[in-house]
Amino acid sequence: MAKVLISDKMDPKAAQIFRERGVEVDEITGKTPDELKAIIGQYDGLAIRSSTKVTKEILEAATNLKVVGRAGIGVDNVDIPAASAKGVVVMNTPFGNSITTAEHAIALMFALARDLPEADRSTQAGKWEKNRFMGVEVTGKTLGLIGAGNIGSIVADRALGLKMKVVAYDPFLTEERALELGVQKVTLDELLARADFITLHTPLTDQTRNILSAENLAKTKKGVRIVNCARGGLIDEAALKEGLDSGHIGGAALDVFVTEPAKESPLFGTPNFISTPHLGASTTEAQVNVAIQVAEQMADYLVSGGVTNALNMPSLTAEEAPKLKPYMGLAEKLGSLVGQLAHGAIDRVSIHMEGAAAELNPKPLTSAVLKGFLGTQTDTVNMVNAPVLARERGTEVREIRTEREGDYQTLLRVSVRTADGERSVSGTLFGDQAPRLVELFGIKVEADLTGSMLYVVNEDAPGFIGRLGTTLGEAGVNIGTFHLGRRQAGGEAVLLLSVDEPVTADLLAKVKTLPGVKTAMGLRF
Ligand SMILES: NC(=O)C1=CN([C@@H]2O[C@H](COP(=O)(O)OP(=O)(O)OC[C@H]3O[C@@H](n4cnc5c(N)ncnc54)[C@H](O)[C@@H]3O)[C@@H](O)[C@H]2O)C=CC1
Ligand SMILES: O=C(O)CCC(=O)C(=O)O
Repeated sequence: MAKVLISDKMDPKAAQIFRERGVEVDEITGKTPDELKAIIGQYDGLAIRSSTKVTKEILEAATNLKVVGRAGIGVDNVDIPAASAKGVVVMNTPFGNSITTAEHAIALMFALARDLPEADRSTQAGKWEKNRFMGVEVTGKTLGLIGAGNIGSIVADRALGLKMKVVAYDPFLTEERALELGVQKVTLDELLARADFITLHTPLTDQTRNILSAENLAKTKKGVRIVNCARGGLIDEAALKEGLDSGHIGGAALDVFVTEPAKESPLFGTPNFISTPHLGASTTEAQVNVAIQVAEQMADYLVSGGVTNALNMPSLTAEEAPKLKPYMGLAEKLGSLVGQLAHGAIDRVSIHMEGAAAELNPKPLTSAVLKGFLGTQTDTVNMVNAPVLARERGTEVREIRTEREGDYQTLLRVSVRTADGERSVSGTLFGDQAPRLVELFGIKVEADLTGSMLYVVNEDAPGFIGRLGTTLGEAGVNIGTFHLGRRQAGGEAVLLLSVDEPVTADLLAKVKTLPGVKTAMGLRF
């Protein structure tokens, strides 16, 4: 039975779903990194929000871990490259808290427009300072949206409903989408110059870090009010403080900080500054949504291999997973076969899917081919990191789908390009869903790719098979299965034998001395 640890406060629905799906679950929150390291080895899954930091050190101790599920959007608390290297799938719940976070941004915008927190403090202190608080309307004002993804789009929709004009800076926003959202796509400089309010909705990346730097803050309209419900680090906090102190910035509301929890900050106590403790996603509705979603996604993966919303692996529905499983076995074996047989640098791997195979989700098949292929070069490859490793090694990967059937109702062909040209191997699934090789470098040969195998290329001539059998017999090697193919009579022939013991260098040396042998190699599957 798979076992999951919920290490951050999460709606009880998450634990309930894990149990209903037959997954054992422990809820242990508030652990220090060392305490988490000490227990993480027991778990197959780790469900988190933003408090748990899934670092390389934690992942190293997580010897059984298969999946990290983030009940939320941002995964900057997870070392994704380290997780990928270990074959741990990282999932998030990209939509469950979007409305809630967008509403928080709008709430903070209003709070700034009418100085609500300070007005509340003053009134409850018995001051009744009616003349002190003079706000601004948002109607007719320009909202500058930095980042127009899921949350940014909802903010835009709500702002348009409030009769604001919305300008958006997002390099990945198309003109069509901007039109659909009813926003005007602008450059960052234009946004800074025009916006009365600015709200940020991007992840924290190398490109977005300090997107509101001192220099950019200086380009804003005097009196601009700024909201950040995305990530600390998008705004230069020291420059923001200066801007508020000088009066250039009319107000700022931060839900997120460079260092969290933000127990102290030079910004605290600054007039026109409002803060909340990373509450963007904190509504009952959002927390129920993300808890249900993360538990269902993680249980799907642990119980049936379905992959949804993974950041380091292609998606695979729970219905697709059983159908794809035998194909993935075939894909991995074919990848491994070309990896073992092809010589020299390979700059391209092509995966052809024909007939029924062409109707399947190609991404998991590609990952499986690459896992098999790269597994002949490194021990650290897995389904999760295989595409990344291939890219890092400069190997181009192509997927080609042909729906028409050839000789087989379903076929996978893996071709590799080396300095000597393109070479391919093909396989199919037989009735019992067993993976079977059907073509090797242009020669028709049927074989199960299992265990230890001996691969021999020889000149097709009478008596050769007998001599090979005698050599193996004399070496005490028992033949399990025997597969033979040839281009034409008297031409080049290929032999694939499964043998009960690993093929030793000694045996290969003997086979190579047989007349007519061109190549002899041991293979392992
Ligand atoms: N305060 C809170 O509790 C919460 C905060 N968040 C944060 O909000 C962020 C946004 O969430 P979503 O809208 O769901 O993400 P999303 O991925 O749907 O949208 C992000 C947008 O940022 C844009 N973007 C990327 N690089 C950019 C750049 N250099 N300049 C301008 N735009 C850029 C992308 O094109 C995309 O449209 C998340 O990354 C997360 O960190 C999310 C949920 C709750
Ligand atoms: O779980 C939370 O409260 C934080 C949510 C968040 O920041 C996110 O989903 O990116």
